[in-house]
Amino acid sequence: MVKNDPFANATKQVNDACDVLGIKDKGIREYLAMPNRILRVKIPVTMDNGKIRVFTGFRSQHNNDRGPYKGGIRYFNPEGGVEYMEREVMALSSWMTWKCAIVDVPLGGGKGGIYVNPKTEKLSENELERLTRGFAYKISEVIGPEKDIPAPDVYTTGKEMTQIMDTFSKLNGNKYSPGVITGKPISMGGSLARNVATGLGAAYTVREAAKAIKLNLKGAKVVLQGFGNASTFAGEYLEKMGAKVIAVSDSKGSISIPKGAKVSKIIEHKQKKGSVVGFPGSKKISTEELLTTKCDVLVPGALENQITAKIANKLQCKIIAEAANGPTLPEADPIIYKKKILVIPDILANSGGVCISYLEWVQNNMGYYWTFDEVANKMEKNITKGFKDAYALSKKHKIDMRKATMVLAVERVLEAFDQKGIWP
Ligand SMILES: NC(=O)C1=CN([C@@H]2O[C@H](COP(=O)(O)OP(=O)(O)OC[C@H]3O[C@@H](n4cnc5c(N)ncnc54)[C@H](O)[C@@H]3O)[C@@H](O)[C@H]2O)C=CC1
Ligand SMILES: O=C(O)CCC(=O)C(=O)O
Repeated sequence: MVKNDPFANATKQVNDACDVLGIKDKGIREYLAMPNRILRVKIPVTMDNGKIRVFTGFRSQHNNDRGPYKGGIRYFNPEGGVEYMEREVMALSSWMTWKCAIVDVPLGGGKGGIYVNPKTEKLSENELERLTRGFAYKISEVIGPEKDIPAPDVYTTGKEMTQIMDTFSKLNGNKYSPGVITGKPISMGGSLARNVATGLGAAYTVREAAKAIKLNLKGAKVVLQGFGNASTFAGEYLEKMGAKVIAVSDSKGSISIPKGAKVSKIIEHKQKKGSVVGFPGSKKISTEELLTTKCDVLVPGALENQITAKIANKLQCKIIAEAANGPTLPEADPIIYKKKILVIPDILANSGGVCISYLEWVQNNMGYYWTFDEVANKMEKNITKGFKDAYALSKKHKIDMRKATMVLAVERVLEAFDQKGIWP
């Protein structure tokens, strides 16, 4: 048993959706909840000092009824250890299934990672490359452009995506296979706008949510938890819509900037000092203070299990845009709903990333590339439709947005499952 088991949370969300849909059949519920396959691999790496270190990696393939498995690869060392990480990737792969369904991209759900923290463990570039290629080798049998297409996630970047693509191509008789992975640099067959996609998509969903509750984004106050790919671009695009960032955090701490600050200035500071902490004019605060800051839009954009019941009771925001996966515990959802805070659940708020990953894969498959605007506009259509569908359903059935998005997503996956049936 792991504490705060994310897979138990993901399963609860599936069951909640089944309750709304009147699905009582235990077999169907189990089919929807459980991953199709979980691969756990041992990755031996020769470290720079000549010693061998063995790492553990995972790939969880949740559901491929609507298309090939799709989802990121993270390099992280969650507090609960390797066993927690296995449950974490299982949950994350489940959320990928529902995410692809709610924004209607024809892909399924997968997720993977290695239990390692490249930042705090200070692996050299060579060690990291050997680890990445070793992992790619170990999962090479289960991934592929028509099977399972990984992407970046926490502490992985275009560099690791390139190394995985290159390893996979070499293992397949040097067949150029850009479609095996997304989030690649542009020079490696990546898509324009993928780098900003998760944050941009989150900003689009906030714009729709703000319209729905008649909140003017001009001058709206934004709090960002995490200061990586998802949250910085969410902050930058919200800024472009007129909002102002007044508190941020990273793994080293949280700060409040009462007067607000340009995201680009905070990025500059982090690049120089290694953290957002110490930003001129800011005050160090606790994680709880960050999350419960009085603001208009709270963007939890780092890790799961951040908004507990205790935090939920103290929240002072109008919209929560879950740029991270699984930031809210199930115990907090009813409290937040009662407080009339509009939650844009993770599977919708951060789906811009997978939307543009899908478009990257499409471009790789056809060998023809679109402009930034073409890609961003396609994503905007999918994500705003996803928001509107879910919002309408939440109002119709008087359910929270998490249940509403899950209901729509589960329905779409079940439709595909019903068409195919079980074989053999
Ligand atoms: N990169 C992508 O395209 C997508 C990412 N996501 C989700 O967004 C979240 C963040 O991922 P990325 O931005 O890609 O990762 P990243 O590696 O670019 O950034 C992670 C950030 O989280 C911060 N962080 C780590 N531990 C923290 C803690 N305890 N408190 C506060 N901040 C902490 C780090 O300092 C860093 O700023 C994850 O939940 C990920 O699954 C979701 C969809 C797509
Ligand atoms: O871009 C992708 O394929 C998936 C990104 C991801 O891991 C996520 O949306 O959580």
